[in-house]
Amino acid sequence: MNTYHVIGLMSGTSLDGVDLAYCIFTKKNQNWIYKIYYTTTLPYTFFWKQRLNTLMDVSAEKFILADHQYGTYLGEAVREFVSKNGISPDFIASHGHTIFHQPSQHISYQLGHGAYLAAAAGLPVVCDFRTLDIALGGQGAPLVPIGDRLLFNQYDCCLNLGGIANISVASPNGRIAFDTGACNILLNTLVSEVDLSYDEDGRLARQGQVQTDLLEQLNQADYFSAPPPKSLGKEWIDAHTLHLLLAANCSLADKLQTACHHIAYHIARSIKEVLTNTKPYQVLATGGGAFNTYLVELIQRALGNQFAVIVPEPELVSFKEALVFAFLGVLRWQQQPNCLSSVTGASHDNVGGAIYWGKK
Ligand SMILES: Nc1ncnc2c1ncn2[C@@H]1O[C@H](COP(=O)(O)OP(=O)(O)OP(=O)(O)O)[C@@H](O)[C@H]1O
Ligand SMILES: CC(=O)N[C@H]1[C@@H]2OC[C@@H](O2)[C@@H](O)[C@@H]1O[C@H](C)C(=O)O
Repeated sequence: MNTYHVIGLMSGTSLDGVDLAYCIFTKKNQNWIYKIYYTTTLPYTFFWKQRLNTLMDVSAEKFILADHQYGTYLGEAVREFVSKNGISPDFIASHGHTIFHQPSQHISYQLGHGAYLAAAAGLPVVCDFRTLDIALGGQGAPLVPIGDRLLFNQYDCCLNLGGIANISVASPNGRIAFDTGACNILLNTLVSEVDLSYDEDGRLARQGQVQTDLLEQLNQADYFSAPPPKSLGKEWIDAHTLHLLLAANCSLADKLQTACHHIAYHIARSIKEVLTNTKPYQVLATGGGAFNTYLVELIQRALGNQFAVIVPEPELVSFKEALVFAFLGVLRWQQQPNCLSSVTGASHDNVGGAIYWGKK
């Protein structure tokens, strides 16, 4: 089979909602061509946002129940999306929602059980993309880089400005990609104090002043100077970054401005560490943070003129991860590697993902 009709499902660490993207992938002359047909984001209700945010502290029984119920919730969302758009996907590829990510402890768990999702949607499901890579000694993240290689190779660097930021770059030793630090998780948590879900276009951040002591404290963690492979979980961000920002004695605007400088500094430093020639470079910026014009300005300023930060059309900004997870599903279906060991540090490239057959 050379053409696949797939729904990609992604729930990212910003906790804004579930992204659904119906995509068609065709392989022509060894190259993959993608097209995104229908997309939607289902914003989380207060119930699911609270539940997803507190699941790390509940009993095993409650956790398992939430895993099944969230799988059903995703499956029902797919069923509605399918009927509204009159489409017939071959399968669903679901990332789920990361609750724990501590690869050094061999832990990474994405909520949204594939069996319940498949049962509710009535379609086959590919899910659990990270566990095999972790079992093979890898970070289990980031996984989007294989999509960057096969679908977005025209860019020198792909920058994801999600709840966590990461970069992905082709190098002579294979693709290098890693999380550079927290991103929207910080900004969203700070503005939740004033009942906002995010700082639109970075307007509040723009009004603040950088707090240099706070910035230095934020930049101190060993993670930033550690070599890849490396990846972050929300647990680490809560313990190493967020608590410093929350406890700081300055205005909300100052905290936001300082956080934006912290984010931009580590992104620019990381990109410059891997792209070291003197030629001009193109950086594709996606993830909701690419709508934060203030943050993008800071990143461009920190990178300098040699780098052009390109923000593509809004659909790609918002749905690139859902698109690429749909593509990881295609590779899994074909039994082709979808996790790159040059990125994750696993013992070898691997074919990640479990399949549940929800069709009659
Ligand atoms: N206009 C805007 N101005 C500022 N920030 C924005 C804007 N639009 C979206 N965002 C930010 O983008 C976030 C959503 O981004 P995205 O969906 O890429 O996150 P995610 O899926 O959780 O990412 P990841 O999985 O990579 O952690 C919002 O929560 C908000 O912080
Ligand atoms: C464990 C986990 O869910 N990690 C996410 C998270 O969100 C951004 C960053 O941290 C990245 O490493 C990863 O997601 C993307 C989709 C990835 O695996 O490429």
